[in-house]
Amino acid sequence: MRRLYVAGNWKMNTTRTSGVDLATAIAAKVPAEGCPVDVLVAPPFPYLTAVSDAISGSGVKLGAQNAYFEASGAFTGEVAVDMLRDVGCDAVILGHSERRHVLGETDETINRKVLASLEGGLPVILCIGELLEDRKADRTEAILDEQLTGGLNDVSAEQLSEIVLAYEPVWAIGTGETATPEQAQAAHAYTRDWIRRKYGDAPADAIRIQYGGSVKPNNAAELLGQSDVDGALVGGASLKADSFTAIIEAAISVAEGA
Ligand SMILES: O=C[C@H](O)COP(=O)(O)O
Repeated sequence: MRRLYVAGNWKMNTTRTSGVDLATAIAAKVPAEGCPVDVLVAPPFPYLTAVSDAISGSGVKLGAQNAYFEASGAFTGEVAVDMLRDVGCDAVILGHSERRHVLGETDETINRKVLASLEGGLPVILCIGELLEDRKADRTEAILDEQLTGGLNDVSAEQLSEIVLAYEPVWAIGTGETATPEQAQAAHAYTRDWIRRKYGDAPADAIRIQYGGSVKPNNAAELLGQSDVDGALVGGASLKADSFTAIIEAAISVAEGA
């Protein structure tokens, strides 16, 4: 079984103080050694350093929510991969649906960010997922094809080992409407098959695919119990220590029961 990976995407939430308190509470539940699942928190850029300090000595990893593809220069408002590494980031989330659909990122831009992150030594969580209108029009697989083809363009099999995919049906994000375990499993299996066709068996069997979209303590275990669901990318429920640690505990139970 692949090692489960639970990530909390804080989006544009928390203050410095509440973020540090949240990170401290999560870190208390995730020891540096011996935790059977991977855990990451991705705070807003201004709080990365404070959160890094708060999780220091624990097993919690630090993530960024975006990165730019250029290394330095006149790119007002952007943040380079090296800067993220410099403040202790272990990974970066790229291609999130809010970056695609609210902030206008294209597969081409996302791919440039993926390549820059991998070349800069920063592992990537690459998000993919269809809109409700795509699902209703039976275009879920076509959208996954398009986003995987675009996002992974020029990514080698070796580089793929530094990528985690996150399937996030946009209609389930922040809506309280979760994909059923069967819907999640079907999309994850399709995604893994896509990886198998492009990269072969070993990369397909190894790559982890998180599910995101209204993951909560009461649905986490069932989603994580699906054979191709290897973790969760959690938004709203990652903002409360109780709910996020309950999701981590659900993942630990699934891992230990496997
Ligand atoms: O990155 C996280 C996802 O957008 C899921 O957010 P959510 O758990 O609030 O639905």
